[in-house]
Amino acid sequence: MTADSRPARPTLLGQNQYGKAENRVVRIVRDGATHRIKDLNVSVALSGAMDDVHYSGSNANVLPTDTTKNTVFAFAKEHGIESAEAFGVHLARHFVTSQEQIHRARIRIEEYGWERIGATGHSFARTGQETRTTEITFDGRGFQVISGLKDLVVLNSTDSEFWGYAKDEYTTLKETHDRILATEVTARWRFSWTGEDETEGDGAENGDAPAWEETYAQVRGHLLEAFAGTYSLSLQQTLYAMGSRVIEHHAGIDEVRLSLPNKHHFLVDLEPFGLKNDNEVYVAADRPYGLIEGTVLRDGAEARIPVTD
Ligand SMILES: O=c1[nH]c(=O)c2[nH]c(=O)[nH]c2[nH]1
Repeated sequence: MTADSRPARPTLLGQNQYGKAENRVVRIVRDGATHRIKDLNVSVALSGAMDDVHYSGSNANVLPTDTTKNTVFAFAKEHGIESAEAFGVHLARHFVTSQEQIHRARIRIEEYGWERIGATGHSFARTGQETRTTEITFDGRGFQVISGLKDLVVLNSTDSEFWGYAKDEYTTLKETHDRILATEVTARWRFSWTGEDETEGDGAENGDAPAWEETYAQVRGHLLEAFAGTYSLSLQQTLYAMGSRVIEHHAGIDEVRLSLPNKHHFLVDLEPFGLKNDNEVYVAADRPYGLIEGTVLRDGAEARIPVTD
């Protein structure tokens, strides 16, 4: 099929994908004087029969990235944004089912939160620094939905120890039985839902899909509860407790991957000033930092969340 257009070179096209990245779409829902806001950053990546455009420059199979951008904005109007996940599922299905040459669509979405301020019904302030994330992939048969969050900074001012570790001639770290434990949580969780058994084309999509909004709030809550409630002997132990808690409370989630930078807080030596530092004054170091990462799986489930990203 493509051999004709392939130049006579000792090279071969490998994995490729394309689409418009970082479409910043803000959707307002006006319910009388009370408005709701969805603020997303949507990135589309399509792949399929794209050999020709790379080998010969024929654009016959290329749905322009500009069109993918337009689709994001048109869908925001036509279908609304009930949740980032539902929006991504809709988009992914559209690209694969409407264009024969497109075999796979990956939609990545970041969602920025807003909370109401004042009594107007139309005034908002951006919430915290944390960002909600989701990635929807559709290959024409089933969906894979990996949702998550990033930039969620948390700190325990006690109930954290670190001792009993391996030591060699380069080890200078002092054992501690009371330290600050702080991290900036990046979490991703994979749903077992694939949408394969759902009925299509009747507008009643996602009948069997998880309650995306509710699940996000619950998972976030479990991550925070586990961080706060674990008496920690290492950040690794805390990581496992956080992932396990999510899986134990959500039958529809099979896998959780966490990336937890150890935001070190070092005790300051106040002796030169004749002062005793009784675990009260710390310097917050920004780098280097320990980086603790790991996947927690439901027993029997397969690891599918990419390790590198
Ligand atoms: O929770 C921790 N895990 C480590 O692996 C580690 N290594 C280190 O120097 N401090 C810490 N803290």
